[in-house]
Amino acid sequence: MNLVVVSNRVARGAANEPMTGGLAAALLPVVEKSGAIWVGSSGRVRDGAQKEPFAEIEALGAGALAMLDLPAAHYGGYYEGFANSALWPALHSRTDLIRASQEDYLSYREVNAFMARALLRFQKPDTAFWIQDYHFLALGSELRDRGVTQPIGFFLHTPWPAHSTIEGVPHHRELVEAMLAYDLIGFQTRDDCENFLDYISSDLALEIDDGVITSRHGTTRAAVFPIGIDAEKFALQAAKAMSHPDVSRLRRSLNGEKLAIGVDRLDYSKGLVNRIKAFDQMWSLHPALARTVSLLQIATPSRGAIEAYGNLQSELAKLVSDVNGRHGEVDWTPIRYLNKGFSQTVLSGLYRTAQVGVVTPLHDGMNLVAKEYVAAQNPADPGVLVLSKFAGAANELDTALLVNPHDIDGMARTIATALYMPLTERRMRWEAMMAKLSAGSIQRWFADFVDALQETHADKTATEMPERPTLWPLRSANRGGARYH
Ligand SMILES: O=P(O)(O)OC[C@H]1O[C@H](O[C@H]2O[C@H](CO)[C@@H](O)[C@H](O)[C@H]2O)[C@H](O)[C@@H](O)[C@@H]1O
Ligand SMILES: O=c1ccn([C@@H]2O[C@H](COP(=O)(O)OP(=O)(O)O)[C@@H](O)[C@H]2O)c(=O)[nH]1
Repeated sequence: MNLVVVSNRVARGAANEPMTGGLAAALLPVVEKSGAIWVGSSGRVRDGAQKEPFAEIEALGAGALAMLDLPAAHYGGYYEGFANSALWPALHSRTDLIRASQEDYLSYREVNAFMARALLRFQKPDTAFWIQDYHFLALGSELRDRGVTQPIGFFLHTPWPAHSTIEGVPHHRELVEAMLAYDLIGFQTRDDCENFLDYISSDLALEIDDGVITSRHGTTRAAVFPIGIDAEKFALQAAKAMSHPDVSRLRRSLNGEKLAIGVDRLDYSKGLVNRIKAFDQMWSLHPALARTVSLLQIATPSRGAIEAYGNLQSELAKLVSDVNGRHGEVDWTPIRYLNKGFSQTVLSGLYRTAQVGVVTPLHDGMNLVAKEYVAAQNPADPGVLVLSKFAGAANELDTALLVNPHDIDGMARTIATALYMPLTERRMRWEAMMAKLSAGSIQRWFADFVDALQETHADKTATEMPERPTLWPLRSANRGGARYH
């Protein structure tokens, strides 16, 4: 099989560069090994690109990376517009932040159609396409309109909310109908998958049988594939990173003080404001923790051209400075707040240095930082993860200290509990989480999805062509790998 993976953002192979976002960070090592072609945006735009898609192609492990210049006239309306100002807020249950114009929607559809045209050059008889994320909800349908009959799968990295929330997205019906051109649609969690199926029955009134939807496109399977990390590799990297100059400098600066760490894109879905308020509350309620524990918060700038992100950046800067002003001392800064990116190598050492990892999104598809924090810990003296129950990762990391990110007092109490937790309990909780991370690796996620896509397409082709039964692959017995809904 010749696999073509498509996403808006792609990652280049530089291990010492910061990765922007979990999708690119997660996909890089597995796509590299698989020999697939990974197609995405180059981050550049080009006038007249619609007529002639331009791709810069470079080797990526056994495969290749193809980076496309997207059409200049539509890029803003597609990326900052419909994808990140209409779909993203809705998918994260922030309908109050939806800003959508008809022009942005048309640009979004144009870029989906442009990507479909660009992909045709990578199509071979044995090609399977695997499309990633909400930037390309309509790409499968655009490919089918251009005669593609090969397997096309889709994976959503974000949550899929309640159907009434999706109804806040202009053209929601048209978009979800277009999604049914995919053979297989993967979600991070069972709740996301159930919400999607609920939309299908309530808004589209389509028949669903055991996760399989029947529509004018034929059948589409919806299933759950929680994304993972390579925990063993991350653990080795973290142990080595302790001698990295940035990590050594941090350790020296602590003077025996405990450290909590947060690492997030500067995004309203990540619950940063509530987190800072929880630390403020904790230092107010437990004065003994002032000077003995500080927070290192890395908030990497993200989607800065969008108003809601600019507003959040100002709000956070003011809040952090206010909290530091009230609790700080001449020789102690409560919150070390950094608006820049770090390589995963450095991050792994920073995670291992911190006694508490704080991951408190209001909604998050998975949250790989939570998984990376756990994997980076010293097995003999592991730190404690404080994790929002609204992150997809909470399904697997259920022995973390789970919190409600809307309950500031509760979070303050839980962070204090984490700081005082005895070693035996820390080890017990950490070992249970590590076992889950090893079982649900990124390699497993990739293989499960690709196997399920091939199987689903083969089954579908067999049922849709009953007159030629012997020419089509037989359905195999339970493949065990894919966690179908
Ligand atoms: O590409 P950007 O606009 O800079 O945004 C970065 C990525 O953010 C989102 O990541 C999601 O995928 C992670 C991996 O599955 C998951 O852990 C996290 O919960 C999601 O938020 C977005 O979905 C990606 O498309 C972006 O590339
Ligand atoms: O300075 C940074 C901040 C984050 N990351 C990486 O970005 C990803 C963030 O993924 P997550 O799923 O937590 O959230 P997303 O940003 O995708 O919503 C993780 O792999 C981090 O290691 C990074 O390499 N450098």
